[in-house]
Amino acid sequence: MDKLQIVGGKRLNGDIAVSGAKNAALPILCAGLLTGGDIELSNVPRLHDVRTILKLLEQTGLKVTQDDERVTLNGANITSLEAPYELVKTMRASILVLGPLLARFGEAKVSLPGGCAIGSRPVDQHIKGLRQMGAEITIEGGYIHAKCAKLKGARIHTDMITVTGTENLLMAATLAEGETVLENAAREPEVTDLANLLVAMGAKIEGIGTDRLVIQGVESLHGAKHAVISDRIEAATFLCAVAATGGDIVLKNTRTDIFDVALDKLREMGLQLDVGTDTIRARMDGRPNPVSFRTTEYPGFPTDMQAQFMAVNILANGPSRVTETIFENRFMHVQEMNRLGAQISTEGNTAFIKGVDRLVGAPVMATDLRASASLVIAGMAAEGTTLIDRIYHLDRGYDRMEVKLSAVGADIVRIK
Ligand SMILES: CC(=O)N[C@H]1[C@@H](OP(=O)(O)OP(=O)(O)OC[C@H]2O[C@@H](n3ccc(=O)[nH]c3=O)[C@H](O)[C@@H]2O)O[C@H](CO)[C@@H](O)[C@@H]1O
Ligand SMILES: C=C(OP(=O)(O)O)C(=O)O
Repeated sequence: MDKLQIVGGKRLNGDIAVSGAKNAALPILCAGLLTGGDIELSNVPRLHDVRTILKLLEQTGLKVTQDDERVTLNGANITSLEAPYELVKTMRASILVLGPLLARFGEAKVSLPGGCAIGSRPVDQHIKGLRQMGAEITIEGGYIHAKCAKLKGARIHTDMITVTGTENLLMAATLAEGETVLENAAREPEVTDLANLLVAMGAKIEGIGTDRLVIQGVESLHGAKHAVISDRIEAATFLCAVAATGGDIVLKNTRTDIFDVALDKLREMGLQLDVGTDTIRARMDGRPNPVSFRTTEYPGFPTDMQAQFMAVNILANGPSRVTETIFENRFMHVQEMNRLGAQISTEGNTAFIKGVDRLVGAPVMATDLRASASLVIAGMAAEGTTLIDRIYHLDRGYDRMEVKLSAVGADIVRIK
């Protein structure tokens, strides 16, 4: 199992190119199932999760042609409507094939995703919405089996805001008969990116970017070209890294209009930001200021940035408080950070961080994707050597993070 070895205390200097967003690429690749036309995608990140979804899609008969960050999909010859347990168990986002397969072929059999380290993560809202559109759904032997000759438009109000739930129902609605209204829809930029691709494929969607999506179903969709939106979580991770270590970096291929809350919090931490349209220069000297926040749905503070900001807070010149409201178990990094000398205590869904003036490297264990990224940041700020085990979590969602960070001065190597 690969590990990362980091020798901390190095300032960061130089340019980093941000990759395409994992959370946009995954639903967008599944949208390839909605048409027999060619979907030509660029800026697709080179991630383990992308390889997993492509493997799953190829298994359905979807033709995949890949040239680095360019991927072309063709769904003219789909032969299987099943997402097997072996693939779904490694990546929950596999549930995103359910809506497209059911809408286009009238049937889908998808392994029920289990919970994961950060929470139980049920998919009841995906199922509820598809049932409202007329699908007959049974759950047996660990599989969701959905059938419906033709989905029918419906007014669907999800109990809570769900990102992949909105994406699944949105994709299903594009080929349903009549009008679907998705109330309480997720407004994350990755949902908007998917909606923009669907419109390019011929879908009729109003309210893109709002919490009320109105979709007029069409008979069929056609091929399209699309560039996947830049990854705001990866970008914020690098900005947290420079806030923790100090230095001067420029992020390229980024989108600066989609993460205002995070940028404001980084400024509050003392990071000097020069924001262009697709670049961000970030400079930091001295200890960060503490920032308190609670995670909420977009446009609030993203849960996927919580751990990385905590890695900066642990070194801040004062106390802070972080409340996680989206997932019930997303503080797995706390104990690992405390092993490096951080002083964090938790009470329910709130973490209280004291702020220390030094961390000391130690062996730590990555428990989930963003926890892994936060330990990389903490390790880069710690004195001495930190060894991070189980970094397969990191590879799910970051494109060669250690290569990008060592190119700007970090001392970080992958040990096979
Ligand atoms: C591939 C992808 O895009 N993953 C993102 C997506 O995950 P994902 O789409 O799985 O997260 P959701 O937005 O669905 O989850 C939000 C909350 O709703 C609950 N819930 C959700 C659906 C449902 O049917 N029933 C239910 O109870 C979840 O357990 C969670 O507590 O959004 C999360 C919240 O921004 C991010 O952390 C993930 O990185
Ligand atoms: C939780 C995440 O992803 P996923 O929904 O794929 O588990 C994430 O990207 O931080």
